Amino acid sequence: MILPAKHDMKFLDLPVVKSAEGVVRLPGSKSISNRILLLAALANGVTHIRNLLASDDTARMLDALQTLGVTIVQIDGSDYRVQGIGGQLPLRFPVNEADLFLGNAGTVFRPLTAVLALAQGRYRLSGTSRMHERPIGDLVDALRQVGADITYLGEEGFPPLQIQPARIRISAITVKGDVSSQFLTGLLMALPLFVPVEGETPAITVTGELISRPYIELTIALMGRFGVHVEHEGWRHFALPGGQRYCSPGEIFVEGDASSASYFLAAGVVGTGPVRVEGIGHGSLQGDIRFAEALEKMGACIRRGYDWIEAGAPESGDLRAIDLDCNHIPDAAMTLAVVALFAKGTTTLRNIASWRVKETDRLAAMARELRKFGAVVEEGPDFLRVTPPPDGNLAAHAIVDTYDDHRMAMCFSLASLGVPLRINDPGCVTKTFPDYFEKFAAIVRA
Ligand SMILES: O=C(O)C1=C[C@@H](OP(=O)(O)O)[C@@H](O)[C@H](O)C1
Ligand SMILES: C=C(OP(=O)(O)O)C(=O)O
Repeated sequence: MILPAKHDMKFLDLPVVKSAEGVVRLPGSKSISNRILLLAALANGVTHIRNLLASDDTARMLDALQTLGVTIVQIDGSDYRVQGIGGQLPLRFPVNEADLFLGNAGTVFRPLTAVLALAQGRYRLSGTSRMHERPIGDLVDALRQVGADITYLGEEGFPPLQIQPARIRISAITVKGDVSSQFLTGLLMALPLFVPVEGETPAITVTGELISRPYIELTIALMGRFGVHVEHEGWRHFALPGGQRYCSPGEIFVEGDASSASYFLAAGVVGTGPVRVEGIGHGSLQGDIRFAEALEKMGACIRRGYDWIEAGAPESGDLRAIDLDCNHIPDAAMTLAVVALFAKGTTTLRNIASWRVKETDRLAAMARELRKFGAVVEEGPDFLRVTPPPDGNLAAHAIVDTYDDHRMAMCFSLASLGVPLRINDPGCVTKTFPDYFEKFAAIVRA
């Protein structure tokens, strides 16, 4: 019996479990929830959002928008009604001076910085101490090109930030794409907020590699649902022709979280299965849906429908190690690192340098914790190589540190399909999945 993780629990002891089987209804996607909340706030009209994720990251977006004077009403459970402020340009929120605490939510901090830089108010944006170590300089540099008045209140290049009213002009914006795609997401979401100027089209050019591209596809797809169509050439040059504005789609449903799905799918593969997740499938917008393909490469049995995915152990019985470029699935790739403990051979996850600037330095943290299970781990600047212990005998009773990183806690719960372990600070899962351990307990069998 696994006890649910309460916010203040110091640790959670997970007994060894033999198998995982069952059906999990996924919580709403974090990336979609926060994008839709912001788009609904900026749109003309009322948006009824269904299946919004309830978690710390979405609470930060809800709080921030309400502090800015946006009317948001919780109708029932995960259903919300947002009264958009769209209409006049330049953009003005009802509250033009505020201190906003944005936690450690990248999907709140980066897009809100871009939008508020154009909003003609005085705003101070801060977050957790870790958020103040996560870079934002590339986004601030890009916004300064259009005249935004942004000051670093701490270290240059990092939050907290002070934003002041400024004369914003339309000009071609250049942004670096190799640290976080959230900078480009923020700029794209802000494009319809430029006051139209005859003959000028707001446009963005990305320099350097564009990482985590599926999140840009998600941004563009959701902007489309709010009536704004971004043109792009080769994922380098993005433009918004014709003075388009956001307008509410009326009602919008948040599909299940594909990154959260990865833990259950992996449990199905490591623990005989099948485990079915409901809420994502063929029709999904999220890039992390492709995690299932990585499991297939390892030999897993995967079945998919429009709104579900099911995962089971390989027919041969053995999971194969893989060598994979994971740039397109940066969050779900962490789950692969723990699945690698159960595979035959050495698994290499490549092109994941962005792990270093997320909730923690995930490359260092993952390497350190995997070694506690007896794995041989090589931590490169942008890759991780994991070789399980000989004969697959994982070290029992490891005490896993989670570094205030929800994904560290969720990933390592999978190790209980081999050995008993302790997870420190399990409550950190509230960032995206408050009842994760209850859902995990419901599918595992002793
Ligand atoms: O835009 C988004 O919703 C996200 C983009 C990704 O970040 P990076 O672009 O920094 O890789 C991802 O890791 C994060 O959890 C959510
Ligand atoms: C990187 C993550 O979050 P954020 O939106 O804060 O970047 C994550 O959820 O794994």
